[in-house]
Amino acid sequence: MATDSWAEAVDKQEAALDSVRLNLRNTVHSLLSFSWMLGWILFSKRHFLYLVVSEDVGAQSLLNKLIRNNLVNTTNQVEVLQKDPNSPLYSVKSFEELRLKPQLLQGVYGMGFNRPSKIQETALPMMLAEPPQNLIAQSQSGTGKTAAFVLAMLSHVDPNNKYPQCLCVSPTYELALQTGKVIEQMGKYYPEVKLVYAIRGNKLQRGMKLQEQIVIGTPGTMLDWCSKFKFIDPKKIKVFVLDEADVMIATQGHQDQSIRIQRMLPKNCQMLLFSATFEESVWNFAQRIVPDPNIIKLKREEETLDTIKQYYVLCNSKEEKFQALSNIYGAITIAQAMIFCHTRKTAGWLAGELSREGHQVALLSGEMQVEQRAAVIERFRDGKEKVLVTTNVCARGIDVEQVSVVINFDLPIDKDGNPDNETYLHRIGRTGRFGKRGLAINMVDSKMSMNILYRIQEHFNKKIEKLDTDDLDEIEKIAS
Ligand SMILES: Nc1ncnc2c1ncn2[C@@H]1O[C@H](COP(=O)(O)OP(=O)(O)OP(=O)(O)O)[C@@H](O)[C@H]1O
Repeated sequence: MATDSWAEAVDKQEAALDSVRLNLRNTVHSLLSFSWMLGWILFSKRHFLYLVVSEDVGAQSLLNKLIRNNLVNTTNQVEVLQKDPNSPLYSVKSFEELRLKPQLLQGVYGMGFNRPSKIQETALPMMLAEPPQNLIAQSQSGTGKTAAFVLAMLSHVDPNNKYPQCLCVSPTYELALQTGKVIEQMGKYYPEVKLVYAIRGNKLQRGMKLQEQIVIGTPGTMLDWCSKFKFIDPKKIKVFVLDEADVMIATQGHQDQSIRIQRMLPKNCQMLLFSATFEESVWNFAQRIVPDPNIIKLKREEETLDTIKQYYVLCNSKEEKFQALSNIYGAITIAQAMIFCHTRKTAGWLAGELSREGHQVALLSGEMQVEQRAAVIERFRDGKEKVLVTTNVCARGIDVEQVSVVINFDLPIDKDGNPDNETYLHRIGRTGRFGKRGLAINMVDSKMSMNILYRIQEHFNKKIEKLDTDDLDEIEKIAS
């Protein structure tokens, strides 16, 4: 996705001090690392920015997970590259075909899964095969990767053996907890299998040996537990999962720590790696972690503007834009809307104005901690708030499929002031034939933004109709 670095710069200037304070708090949990970090900032500003950015990638991934409550549908075919091209390729259309333990099948159905997702159809037979097969799988967030490897881990452990048999590393503490939740849900009817979190803050007594069969955590703590503290005997591990590889490599040190863990595992340990994207750096890392891999890739469904009705509203100021918005809200029923602003200052102002008018507004803002942002998204997803006001920087990468009305209070532009077409498409686009009809309203308040709008229109070759928000009848028509 294009980098809205100009807005990012504006926001950074607006709250540079805040940002330093909060990013420190978010990223560094102990006093020790706090002082290390402080030294690091003084040492290299460039590295500090890198760390802030990498933390954002992890946050984005978490927020995406939270905003979604079901599977992303896709019509694209899975591409498979087998380690041994002569071995038959199995794919399943039902969970029964996998001959899962009854407790696990019950867990799967208990989660409301009726049939395997596209990626699960091919990945599950490979992961559950005997002898175990290694796998690198890439598909966009929400396509069922986590559920797949959780099922594989639960299938492979022997609950009679009271020691760790599966390790799963996640790039952040929050992502590890999310995966843990899935293990708990899916293993609900298999209580003999126990789980423990290798995350900072989970302090164990020196000399102890873990009895839990599955360990999930972040690479640093996992490595310490395997090598320094020896809570885990890496030689007894049967399955090693590396989740969110693209997020993992964005954080300094995680890559090396993951490789060091992998090197301690036995040769016959099954290695599984998952990623939402697959740039070259991810691919290079994946190959170092997973020897002789089978590879599964699922292309992302193309977004289109075909099912979207697009309008623009002419205004002279932000106050007029707000008035236009009020008129729209007065005329049509909007179940849930997402409103994008260029800076967090405008977003804050707009959220205030809307809530003064009695709207239930959620504000997603850059200075919030990840947990706060997650809570806002969860409330919005659960329908507790009807309007989500955000900046692009904050919402970058977040999929908002279920929101049918998107309002660009400010049009997306890049750092040079050119239209950011990619962001426009991602904000309002819908995927293929699964896309519901959507409505996009663009607020235009200057000659410059009119010009941006024309260029967006030209780029997509799709007309953006003018809407007169003083004419109630006209507004009502757009909802029909
Ligand atoms: N076979 C299935 N049938 C129905 N729902 C499913 C199935 N598999 C997974 N889901 C649900 O779909 C959503 C996305 O699945 P999952 O989290 O496994 O995807 P993912 O590819 O790992 O995404 P992310 O990278 O964001 O973690 C979850 O709510 C999950 O419970």
